[in-house]
Amino acid sequence: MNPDIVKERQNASFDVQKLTYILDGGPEKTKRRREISLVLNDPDFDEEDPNFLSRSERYEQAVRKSAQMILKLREYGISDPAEINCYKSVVRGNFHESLGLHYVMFLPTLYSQCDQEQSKKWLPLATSFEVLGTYAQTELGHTHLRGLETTATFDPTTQEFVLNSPTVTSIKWWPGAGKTSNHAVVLAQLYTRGKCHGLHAFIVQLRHMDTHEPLPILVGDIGPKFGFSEVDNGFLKLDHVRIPRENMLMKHVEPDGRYVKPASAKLTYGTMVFIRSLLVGLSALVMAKSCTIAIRYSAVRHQSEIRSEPEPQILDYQTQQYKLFPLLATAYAFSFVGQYMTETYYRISGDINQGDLSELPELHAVSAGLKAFTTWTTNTGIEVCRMSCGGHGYSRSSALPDLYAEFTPTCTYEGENTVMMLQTAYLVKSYRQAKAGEQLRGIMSYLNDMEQRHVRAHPASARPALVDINDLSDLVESYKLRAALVESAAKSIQQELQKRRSHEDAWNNSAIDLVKASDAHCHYMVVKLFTDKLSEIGDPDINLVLTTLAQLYALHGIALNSGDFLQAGLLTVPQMQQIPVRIKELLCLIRPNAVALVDAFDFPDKVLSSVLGRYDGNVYENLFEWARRSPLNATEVHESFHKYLK
Ligand SMILES: CCCCCCCCCC/C=C\CCCC(=O)SCCNC(=O)CCNC(=O)[C@H](O)C(C)(C)COP(=O)(O)OP(=O)(O)OC[C@H]1O[C@@H](n2cnc3c(N)ncnc32)[C@H](O)[C@@H]1OP(=O)(O)O
Ligand SMILES: Cc1cc2nc3c(=O)[nH]c(=O)nc-3n(C[C@H](O)[C@H](O)[C@H](O)COP(=O)(O)OP(=O)(O)OC[C@H]3O[C@@H](n4cnc5c(N)ncnc54)[C@H](O)[C@@H]3O)c2cc1C
Repeated sequence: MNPDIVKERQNASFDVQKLTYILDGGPEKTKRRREISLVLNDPDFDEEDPNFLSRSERYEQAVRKSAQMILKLREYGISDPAEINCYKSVVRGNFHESLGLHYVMFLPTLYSQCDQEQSKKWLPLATSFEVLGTYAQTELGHTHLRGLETTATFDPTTQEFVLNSPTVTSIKWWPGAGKTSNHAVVLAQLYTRGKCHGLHAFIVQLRHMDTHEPLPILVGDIGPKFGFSEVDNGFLKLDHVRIPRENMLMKHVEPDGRYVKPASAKLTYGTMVFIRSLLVGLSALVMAKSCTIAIRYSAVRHQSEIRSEPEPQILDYQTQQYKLFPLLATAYAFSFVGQYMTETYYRISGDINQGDLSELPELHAVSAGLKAFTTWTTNTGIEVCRMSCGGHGYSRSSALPDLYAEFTPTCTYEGENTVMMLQTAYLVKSYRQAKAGEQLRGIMSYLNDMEQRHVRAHPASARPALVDINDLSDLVESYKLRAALVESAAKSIQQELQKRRSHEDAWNNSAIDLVKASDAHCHYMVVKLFTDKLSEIGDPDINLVLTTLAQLYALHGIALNSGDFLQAGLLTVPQMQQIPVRIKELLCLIRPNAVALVDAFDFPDKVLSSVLGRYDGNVYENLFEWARRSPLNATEVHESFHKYLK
């Protein structure tokens, strides 16, 4: 064990194990997660570092691992969805798998949209993996749902739907598992009796069940990408492909072609809401991994000098702390927000299953906004962590390049982030309702007292300062008032309308304000949820260290967005000047606990897969060892010498 890292652990002021329990949701859950993690010792999961393999080898290795995972899940009798998720995220490490979409989109779509008869037919096939599914929605030319071109036309004479991609732009593009899957949930515009009824989901068989040969359908892999090398993102062109009427999910077409309206057309989009909710938790996980790597490495790396003494640990440099500790605070904040998002998703979808759709718009808005907010922040954060590791952060052995390449598409898939932030219609609607005197409930209730607060551009000197920067509840309050930026967005729309612009143009001309309002709303939610969580934590040592992190998270956010807070008169200029001073104090308070705080995330070394983030801190000898395994070192003289240089 590296002596620096040993010393760091001795300095901790709290019980790391107890903090792990809080993050997992209780000691039982930690115990179970650790039991599941023992699978990492299984030699069947031994594999070559994917960084040393070609794309085709990576795909093959990933498929082998996926198949092994399925067999082991059966062998160990793991069937609880949360446990399957935990098991898979342990085994998968930092990479995705081509069968991932079967689990996260195909199966959930079947569970939520099959009727009884369909469940009886499809679920046994899909849960036994005879049917391997993908989710084919996006097209070469479009992702906007109303703009999708693939059609499903009902033919009452044969009781079939005819699926067709009429143009190049209508070819399905990006769905994972182009080579792996034999079925797809295809999203297509439904036509019956000559009328279009919008987007609906259909189960389409793509390949022969025994030979895996494609049916008369063009299907394949779209080629190498920025990352996702294990995943065969695919294309799919349907040329008048016929499927039985029973393959339409939720069965909205009667045998005579009559269309039966669903309770809400948006239920078809349910799987996206599910994944967006999951991505909040994934952001927390990846932020936590990146911080673990960068902070452990910074504790063992020594460089240059502060005083004329031996080289200090780079974690002692104030600038290094300023790079990493706000991200550490973010990882904790997002962990609690991830827990909230999962609970909220299951609570509201439970109500939806009982026929109560009243909270569906809020679930959509919150999951879309928090997905965008947390993935954007994490995306930037991983890169900061990588750079904070200097040159070694650029080596694939650090895992940080892979974490970035695998994570960055979360800002794009399941709804491009700007587009998701623009789903703020809900915020603007709520604002208008509150302004009309309606009492809002839940997370939007802060808009109720807007009329009294009138948060908008004012000279700071004209307002009393509301905030004690050392008081977390005051900071939450000021984020809440800043979130009232939605007022500016609503006003911008109003002004545009007054210029006789159409509603659509008024919306587009206010889009920057709308995205800002959405961002401020999400930021408020994160600060509030982090602060609320503190009241549940009884252990005084842990409460103290997490309060320090929450303060850092809140103040750092204010420093980054100081213009908003000053403009709204929520803080005075002298207070704004105090914030960097307080931030520096908080960095010093966090410093002795930094390694313990990342240890509490409890990532086994095999899950981190990072030489820099090793628990024992023995970085250098293992970097050397890793490099020697590079395929270029397989021979002392590379064949290129004989071919070209000699
Ligand atoms: C630790 C956990 C690990 C978990 C790991 C998970 C990792 C996953 C790895 C998998 C890898 C990759 C998977 C990627 C899969 C995909 O990307 S699938 C494709 C996803 N595509 C999209 O997301 C498309 C984005 N676009 C849209 O959703 C819509 O076009 C958009 C919402 C932008 C607009 O919707 P439209 O219906 O076309 O248009 P509008 O008329 O504007 O909307 C009408 C009203 O409906 C409301 N709405 C929209 N969506 C929903 C919804 N989902 N639920 C409820 N309500 C919705 C919208 O707000 C409008 O409301 P209003 O009329 O204003 O009241
Ligand atoms: C790794 C990966 C895996 C994927 N897996 C799947 C899958 O399994 N199944 C599937 O169906 N799809 C999948 N996708 C596709 C993914 O869902 C889409 O790429 C995503 O929804 C974004 O759509 P787009 O690519 O059309 O981007 P675009 O919408 O074309 O975005 C391009 C730019 O235009 C801007 N823009 C677009 N519309 C607006 C607007 N209304 N207002 C303001 N700005 C706008 C965006 O902000 C962005 O800057 C995957 C994508 C990736 C990268």
